[in-house]
Amino acid sequence: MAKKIGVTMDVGNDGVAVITISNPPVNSLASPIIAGLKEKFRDANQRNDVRAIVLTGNNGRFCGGFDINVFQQVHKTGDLSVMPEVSVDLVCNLMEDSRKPLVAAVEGLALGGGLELAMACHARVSAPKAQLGLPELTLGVIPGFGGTQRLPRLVGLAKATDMILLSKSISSEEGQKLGLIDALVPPGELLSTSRKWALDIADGRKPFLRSLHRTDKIGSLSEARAILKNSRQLAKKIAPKMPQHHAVIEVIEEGIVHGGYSGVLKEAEVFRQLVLSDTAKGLVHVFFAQRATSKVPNVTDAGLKPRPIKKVAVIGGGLMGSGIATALLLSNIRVVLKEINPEYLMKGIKTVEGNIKGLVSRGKLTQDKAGKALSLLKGVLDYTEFKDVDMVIEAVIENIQLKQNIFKELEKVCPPHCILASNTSTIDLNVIGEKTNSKDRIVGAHFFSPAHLMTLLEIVRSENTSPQVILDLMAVGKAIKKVPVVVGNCIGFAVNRTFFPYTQAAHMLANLGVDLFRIDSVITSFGLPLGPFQLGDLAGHGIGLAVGPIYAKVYGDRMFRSPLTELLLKSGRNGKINGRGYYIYEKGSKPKPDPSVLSVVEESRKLTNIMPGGKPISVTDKEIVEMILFPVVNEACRVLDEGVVIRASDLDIASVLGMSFPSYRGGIVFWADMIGPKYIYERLKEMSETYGSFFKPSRYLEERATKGMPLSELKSSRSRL
Ligand SMILES: CCC/C=C/C(=O)SCCNC(=O)CCNC(=O)[C@H](O)C(C)(C)COP(=O)([O-])OP(=O)([O-])OC[C@H]1O[C@@H](n2cnc3c(N)ncnc32)[C@H](O)[C@@H]1OP(=O)([O-])[O-]
Repeated sequence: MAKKIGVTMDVGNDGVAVITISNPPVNSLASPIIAGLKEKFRDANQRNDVRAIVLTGNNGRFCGGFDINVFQQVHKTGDLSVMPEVSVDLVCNLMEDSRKPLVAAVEGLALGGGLELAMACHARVSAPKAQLGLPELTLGVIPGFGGTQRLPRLVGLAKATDMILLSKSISSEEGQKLGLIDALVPPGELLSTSRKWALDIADGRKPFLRSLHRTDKIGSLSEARAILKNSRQLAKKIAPKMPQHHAVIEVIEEGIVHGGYSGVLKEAEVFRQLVLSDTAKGLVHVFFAQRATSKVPNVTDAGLKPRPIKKVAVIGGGLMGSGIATALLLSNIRVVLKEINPEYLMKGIKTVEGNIKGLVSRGKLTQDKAGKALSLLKGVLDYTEFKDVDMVIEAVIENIQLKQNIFKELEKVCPPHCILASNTSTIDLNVIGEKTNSKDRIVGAHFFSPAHLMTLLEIVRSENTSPQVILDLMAVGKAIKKVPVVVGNCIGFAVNRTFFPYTQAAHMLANLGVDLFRIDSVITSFGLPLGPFQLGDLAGHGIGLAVGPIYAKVYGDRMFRSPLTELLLKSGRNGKINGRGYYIYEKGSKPKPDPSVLSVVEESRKLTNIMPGGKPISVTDKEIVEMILFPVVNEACRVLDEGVVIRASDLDIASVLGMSFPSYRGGIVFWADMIGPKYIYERLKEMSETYGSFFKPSRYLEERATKGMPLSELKSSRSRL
């Protein structure tokens, strides 16, 4: 069925014109909608039979904001002329300054440009539980339809800066308390109350308030300056590298000092600068890339429906298992947690309790919800409870034989519809399911640690996994607030495989004489939250040592064999787990670089003996970034070439959510394409000539570089999915 896009106007006998935005699914402000709004407001202002106006959205949603596709179009062409003139022309002149009263009838959501339109109305009536917010900063821009000026005037400066900087939505209930919403009514009464409100304004029974002209909530200049000082500190803390967070405060200040209209003009000017920034390009890409992950060919378009998953068994109560159990419980899914003895089981349950209590103490969960979640957990030592589970997630140690035996057993004790998932991060699914006859229901559910907090869920399918099972796991993933990304089966899957050269390259640099703490600091300045050495400390070096040989078996031709991890463990350093790694970990304080680890690094350098002429190499910070991250891009190319992901943007999302690659750089492939495959290829070639085959450019990268094609453009024939 064709989507009904447009703006309608119905004038009732009461003299109220109801203007309705219709652009499914979220009534975004696409160019025809904006043109339609202008036309209808002009019309309503001119018609003698219209005394007042109500603005609303179709299908229970007011408006999800400006059409983000237009930003993408601007990014592709660099042409700003496709951005319609809205802020002054429509919002100030035709709406706020209209002589006829205008009331917003809000339902579902009013976000970004949607809330900005509502704030230009002379009153706002809302249904309960509507989502209200200005999330533009998450897209690398600032509000551009006057939101930076009107929100502070409606809810007060401190609350407005908080909502804008943190892109935090509020409910219509909170909005009413703050003065953003004038009346809260049941959905069935939304239009009738809004009409009446508009007529009450027209007849002088209610005040005719223009948000931009209000000053009552702004306070004195000195009070405003004190609030903005705090906002600047907040921006510095939460988004030191984001230009939009700093720019928006300047724009708000302009309006405080020189008046709302000046603020609106400055907002438009700054918006136009920011929309072309690399940050906006990266973040807008991430917005669409994340949504694209829910489209899986032959799965989500196959006419299948996800089956209900009500009870899940988790095998293994270690860090991963208890984190997975926590995530399921928090979404009201019953969990059976299985361990091999009472001691381990108690430990697992305590970890789940600790996870949930942690959320309560950080104010992220109410005591009531915590109690409800924990009541859904049952610890067991045998398989009796498995007879009616809908899904099992195995999360035991990475031991092939152990996993094979577990899956063989599961086949016997679980009902035939039950999904058999493994949380393995490395082992081939075909190997795990080798001893079963249930290969179609075996799937990888690779969570990232801590599983109740990290949002990525890598769903790994083998060539035998059925589309129904993949769809079911995608639905569970969404229910537990994860972003599921479906990937193909290979050692390390998409994320760990792409990033295995990350640590290796860092080890090579350290062995070439570069200071390891400098490497970490350069990488964190680039935007990753942890440098490779601190990340190793966090994961525990034992893990690195255990999975190393598995990678070496298949990717041995491009591995740098570093003795550093082994030496580190020999010297009693296993990372954060035992308080010592490259850094020292003490309770209550930040990790401190440990200078005494340098003797271990020295020992490693002696063994590898790769420093040219025995002397440390000299590299710039830029070269460090390239030597660490270009090999990652190179492996990403192989992942793309082998069809491990459906589309390149899936790898972008996986890198952002699984490895915390900076979202404002758009993900690993997007970033590489911004730099250009040719440059990366040439640099890797130089590095491989100087430092060896670890850096040798892949065939895929070479091909893209020579043909001048972006890495993100896939050939469809190679897919493993
Ligand atoms: C000068 C300019 C000043 C103004 C700036 C702004 O307003 S900036 C904007 C400020 N606004 C925001 O930042 C809000 C951004 N949007 C959201 O946060 C969420 O989409 C939601 C909460 C509105 C709905 O969540 P949900 O889980 O129910 O659904 P979902 O997330 O899966 O989306 C469903 C489909 O709708 C699509 N789509 C959605 N919004 C837009 C849009 N604005 N545009 C275009 N498309 C949009 C989305 O791509 C997806 O398409 P697909 O893949 O099916 O083809």
